[in-house]
Amino acid sequence: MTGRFISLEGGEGVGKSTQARLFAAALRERGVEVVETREPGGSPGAEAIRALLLQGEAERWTARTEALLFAAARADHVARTIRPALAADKWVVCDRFLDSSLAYQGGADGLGEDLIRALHAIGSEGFLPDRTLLLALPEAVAMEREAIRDAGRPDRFGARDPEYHRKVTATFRRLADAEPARWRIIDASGEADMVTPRLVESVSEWL
Ligand SMILES: Nc1ncnc2c1ncn2[C@@H]1O[C@H](COP(=O)(O)OP(=O)(O)OP(=O)(O)O)[C@@H](O)[C@H]1O
Ligand SMILES: Cc1cn([C@H]2C[C@H](O)[C@@H](COP(=O)(O)O)O2)c(=O)[nH]c1=O
Repeated sequence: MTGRFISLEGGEGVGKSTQARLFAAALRERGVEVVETREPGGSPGAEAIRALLLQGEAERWTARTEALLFAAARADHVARTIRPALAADKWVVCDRFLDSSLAYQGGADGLGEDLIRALHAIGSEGFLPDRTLLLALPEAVAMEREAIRDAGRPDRFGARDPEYHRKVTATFRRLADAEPARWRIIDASGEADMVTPRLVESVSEWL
């Protein structure tokens, strides 16, 4: 079976990590060999950069420094984990990828799409997923899930104000609308095991 690269995207608390796990399990049940991974992270070097990005004071990095760190982590992740898995005809299910940089650094931080794509061209030769699944959930539901999970201790990005996160969500929507061949918008409401079949359906042409 040909390898496929699928990314899951969306704002905080919409269920990406939960669905990445359940989606990978559902694909395995269908005989697909799956590598589950995430960003920032997914290779030893990129996981080290993840700690730099998510821990510490809110003002630890400028937006430009963060964009460079995400692009550097992604370059290592693509070279060491994603490309080798695809070359071995495995599927890669990735919790966030380039589109998170476009939404957070490009959109909410105001760096713009062109700058983020330029960094991605340098770091990862512009490498893109075959399909990107945008998990869509009303803001209030996502915030409630996130608050329960984080128990008052969000990371540097989760701690940003609601207006920042609204810009993230709006940018994801704009990206999805602009590139319908790659993106699918998935209703992420309801019990987790009711959401997973919607993800499977969105890649059914490859199964
Ligand atoms: N369908 C669901 N119904 C209820 N709770 C859910 C559902 N999916 C996930 N959760 C819970 O909501 C919280 C957030 O889910 P998860 O960590 O998967 O989201 P995420 O999109 O990866 O978030 P982030 O980007 O902030 O890391 C977790 O505590 C998870 O157990
Ligand atoms: C890949 C990527 C991530 N971010 C932000 C978004 C999240 O707040 C964190 C990652 O935390 P998660 O619990 O693993 O979702 O990092 C970003 O701003 N830009 C990116 O490219």
